Amino acid sequence: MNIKTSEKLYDEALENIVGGVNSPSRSYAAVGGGAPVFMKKGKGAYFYDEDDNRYIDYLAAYGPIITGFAHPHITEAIKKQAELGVLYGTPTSLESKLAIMLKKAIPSLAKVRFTNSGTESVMTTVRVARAYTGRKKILKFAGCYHGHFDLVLVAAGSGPSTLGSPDSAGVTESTAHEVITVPYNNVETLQQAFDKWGDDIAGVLVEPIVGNFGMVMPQPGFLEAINRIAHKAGSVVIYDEVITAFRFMYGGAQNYLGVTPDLTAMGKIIGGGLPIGAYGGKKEIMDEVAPLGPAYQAGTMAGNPLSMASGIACLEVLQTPGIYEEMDRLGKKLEDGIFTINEKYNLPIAINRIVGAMTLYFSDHEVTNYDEAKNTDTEMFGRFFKLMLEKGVNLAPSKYEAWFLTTEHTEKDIDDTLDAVDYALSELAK
Ligand SMILES: Cc1ncc(COP(=O)(O)O)c(C=O)c1O
Ligand SMILES: N[C@H](C=O)CCC(=O)O
Repeated sequence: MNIKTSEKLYDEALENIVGGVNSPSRSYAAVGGGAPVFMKKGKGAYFYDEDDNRYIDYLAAYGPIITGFAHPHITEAIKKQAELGVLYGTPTSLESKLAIMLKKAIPSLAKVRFTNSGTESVMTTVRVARAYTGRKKILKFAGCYHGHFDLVLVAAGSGPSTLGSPDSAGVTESTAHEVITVPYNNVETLQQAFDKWGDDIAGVLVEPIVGNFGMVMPQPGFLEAINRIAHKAGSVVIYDEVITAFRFMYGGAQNYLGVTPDLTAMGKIIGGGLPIGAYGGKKEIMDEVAPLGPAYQAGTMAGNPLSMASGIACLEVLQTPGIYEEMDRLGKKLEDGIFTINEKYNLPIAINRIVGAMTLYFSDHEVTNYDEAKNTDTEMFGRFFKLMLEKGVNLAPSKYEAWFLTTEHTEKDIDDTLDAVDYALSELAK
């Protein structure tokens, strides 16, 4: 495959943009290095690089692009709003419209507030939980990624793990001391942490279904135990649904699993591909937020009309009957197909799939927590990634990320992807 233009553009980017990328996850450092492919356009389930190579895409821009690239309904909504002005710095009816859609879909959101990113949303839920409880400490789970503010860059998954810096430089020791980290899916250590620090813990922050050391389901009773233990100690339960909101169904992972948090942070899909974040939850907790309460959160770009219009249009598309069922059906076909192909090669493969999101680990054991994800074969994943790319299938360049299906993937795309998998596994088995 000729990627000469990408290589040239990468050299230029390296000169001008730190590391050549605007988010570390986009570098190919974790898959053996080299120039990342530079995309110039996308349509449906495909995008095209600067050398006109076509790829079936499963990156979905790390989750937001659930309706594929340049979906006509979303594109039209963005164009229409752009002609009316992209930013006013005043309230608009679009903000309430999207807020009402979120509240209807996720009943635990008594009130919401929009931000510009997942990071901002999670960061504010932490501040609000602290304001509400008058406590300092936050408990999080190893390998869960919650954005890039200081407090959560301790034992973070996704990009930080990929680059081998789970505890970022620049995060002070005093900040790190405010975070307690315990393993995901382990009630015993959670209880031990609460036995020791319960009176100081403002909130428990969790990805209800993990998306950042691969897709990992909570074991039965785990989220219920978080609620029980945290509430008994007077702590707030915060779900980070930045990846999971509207990923598995029209609603959050909380609807999918039938467990309810106090606060929820969102992002990605709810903006239809434009920058967005949102957080919300119980009225008495949300009323801590300025201008009603003392917890300050603001933003020049927050609730901007373009992201609101795009988010509304995206959720309208996601209301189409049967689309999550179709992503589930195609996801199962992909998962089953990989296992069937691997009967020829007998490589160590484990797959975690939830509806249209899955992770393939090179591992002979199931992955239920961060340590198990870390112990999967990094080098083999890196080679697999490159072989798939060579055959025109784009995955996230890290063993800790997910493959995301969109509403635009077809049966034929899955068949073509499985042909690429067959090629890649045959090469790995040599
Ligand atoms: C679960 C989770 N929380 C928070 C974030 C941060 O969101 P953003 O990148 O929009 O700041 C991400 C992804 O980046 C995420 O996957
Ligand atoms: N896994 C991260 C978020 O979900 C990747 C996005 C990024 O940080 O670039």
